[in-house]
Amino acid sequence: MNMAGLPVLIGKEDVARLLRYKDLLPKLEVALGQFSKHDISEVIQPVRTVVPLTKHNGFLGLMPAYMVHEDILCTKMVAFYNREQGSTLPSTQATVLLFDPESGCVLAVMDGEVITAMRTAAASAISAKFSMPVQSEVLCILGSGHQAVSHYDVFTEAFAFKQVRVWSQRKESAESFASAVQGAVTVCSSAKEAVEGADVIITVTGASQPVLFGEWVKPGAHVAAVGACSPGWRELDDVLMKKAVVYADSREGAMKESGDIILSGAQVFAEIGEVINGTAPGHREKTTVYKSLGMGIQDAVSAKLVYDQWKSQGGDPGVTHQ
Ligand SMILES: NC(=O)C1=CN([C@@H]2O[C@H](COP(=O)(O)OP(=O)(O)OC[C@H]3O[C@@H](n4cnc5c(N)ncnc54)[C@H](O)[C@@H]3O)[C@@H](O)[C@H]2O)C=CC1
Ligand SMILES: O=C([O-])C1=[NH+]CCC1
Repeated sequence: MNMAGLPVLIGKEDVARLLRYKDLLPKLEVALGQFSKHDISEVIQPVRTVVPLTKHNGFLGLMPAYMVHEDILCTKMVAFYNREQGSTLPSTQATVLLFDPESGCVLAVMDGEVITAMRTAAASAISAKFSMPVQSEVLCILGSGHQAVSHYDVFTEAFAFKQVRVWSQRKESAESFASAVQGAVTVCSSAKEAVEGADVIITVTGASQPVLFGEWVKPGAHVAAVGACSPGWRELDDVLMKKAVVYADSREGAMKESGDIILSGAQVFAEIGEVINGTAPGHREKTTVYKSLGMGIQDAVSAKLVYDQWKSQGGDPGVTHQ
């Protein structure tokens, strides 16, 4: 909040400057562990309320969360769509509100695009930390949009892969992705070519039908499945869902929102937070799928980091930030 008593506005460039994986990863890991204790004296986060935008092939998700000990109260509003190929409209748009939990007033209104990209990728990296094969050399990314970039950034920052492969529906998009990111990327002509032999596979597509098939996946590989966040949408086929040990960020969220889980009939073995807490094993030796749907606590932790950084860097109490 600024001196005029108004919420500060923190725009996309400032969020990107203020939020760093080195701060986010440890905080997020603690928060995921806290969430999976399912103790409402620590974390309150209902499964998001989703308003279908059937006319536009999308949804509006409302994602409140309260982290009691840290006293972080936050909500994100995120609209997400299954876009036609060639559409120039964004597939995800988000705004995050950070509150003062005592008074209920809004401290900050932030761009949610960068937060959504970074916290989702950071959570996937945490899933990989606990369940990817010990010797993981080849990273494969299916999709080449916003989440592909954030996943590339955090996975190459946190781990030492020898090769990164990318496949996208349109080869030109995969080529643009490869030239935009920092390190070397092999652009593959088919998803199968990108997947075969990979140790870690990330699916970050707007697909509503499977793009990743179990018969291509090397036994023991880890899959971070980020797209298809609706009960009718798929990214992974039944073969993969049935042969893998399936983890989720939130079991309740996955049972309500994940087409890959609901339509395949696969069981969620554990939440990633249970693995962090040591109450469930991270099966590195088996084929594993981490089904990410996205959670309010991930946004809350990120928004608090952004706001604290904004304040520590002087902010500008008299002016709102765009
Ligand atoms: N689990 C989570 O917490 C979150 C999940 N998401 C989901 O992640 C996915 C990717 O998000 P963004 O990177 O922001 O989207 P984006 O629009 O920037 O990129 C989407 C990518 O998917 C590709 N694609 C679209 N339709 C496809 C199809 N039918 N088959 C194969 N590839 C296809 C596009 O070519 C593009 O490379 C979306 O499904 C989005 O809803 C987004 C935010 C958070
Ligand atoms: O958690 C999130 O922000 C989203 N999950 C699916 C699309 C957006």
